[in-house]
Amino acid sequence: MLIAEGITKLYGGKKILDGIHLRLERGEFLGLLGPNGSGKSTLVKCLTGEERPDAGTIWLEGKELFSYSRKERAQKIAVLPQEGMEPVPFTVEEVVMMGRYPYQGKWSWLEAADREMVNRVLQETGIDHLSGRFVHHLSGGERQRVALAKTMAQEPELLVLDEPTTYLDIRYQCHLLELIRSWQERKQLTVLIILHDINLAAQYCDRLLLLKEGKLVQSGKPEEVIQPTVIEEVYGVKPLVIRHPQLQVPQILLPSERKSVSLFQQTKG
Ligand SMILES: Nc1ncnc2c1ncn2[C@@H]1O[C@H](COP(=O)(O)OP(=O)(O)OP(=O)(O)O)[C@@H](O)[C@H]1O
Repeated sequence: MLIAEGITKLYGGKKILDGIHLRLERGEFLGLLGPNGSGKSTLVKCLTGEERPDAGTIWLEGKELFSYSRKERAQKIAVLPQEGMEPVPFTVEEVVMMGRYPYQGKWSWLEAADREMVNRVLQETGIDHLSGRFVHHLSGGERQRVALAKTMAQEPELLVLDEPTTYLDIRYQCHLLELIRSWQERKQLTVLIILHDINLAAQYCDRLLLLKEGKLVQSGKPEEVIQPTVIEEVYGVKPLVIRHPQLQVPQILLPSERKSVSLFQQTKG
């Protein structure tokens, strides 16, 4: 689906990305992890065409990314930002309709088929009851679902998400990722997702990339990447790694500086 070769990006003369090579297969769910400031968002901006790299080439379905027009790119790639939907004074239905714009001619109107698809998407994301409400009156979690519905209406082949769960409680986090997972399985969607939550990444991603100081330091299946020594090298924190009892994927527990107190000591004390 997408190949990046030698992506380098500088801001103010400082190298933020340093010769990144990556390959995104059609239909895969790829997670991008790394500490604050390691270059994840910058990499995603380069891969979606929002920023031009200073060196390197990006191929989208065999064609150089910047040879696509903005509209052609929007038919292939949709981006869901961290903050989801801005609190704009439009109704939910209007905003989701905007997802169809990449398919409109300059003067054409939405067709019946566009409206049908918007209704379907509103149902699939569980926000059809909100369709007449103004987006700026909704909660953060509801706005995030509206943003997802808008990207679904865009019918992309590649969905890129930059920390979409940051402002969501655990119920909405699961709900959002389950929705994306089922959409990916139904439509062979390719997903590239930045996540800070290593446990969620292990649960949902087929493969993980680990970025440190603008370089790709590890890539592989969750069990290959989520290892105490690898995490310590990248984050400077050595976690305990256990297995998820249902999914068998690795999950981390953060170490504690405090000594554990045994029950015996507690009762004696
Ligand atoms: N437009 C810009 N101009 C100058 N420096 C920038 C710009 N965008 C990002 N940077 C710098 O590039 C570095 C990487 O930023 P980036 O946002 O890509 O990291 P990140 O891994 O996504 O971080 P976080 O996890 O904190 O969101 C940071 O030092 C940041 O200050």
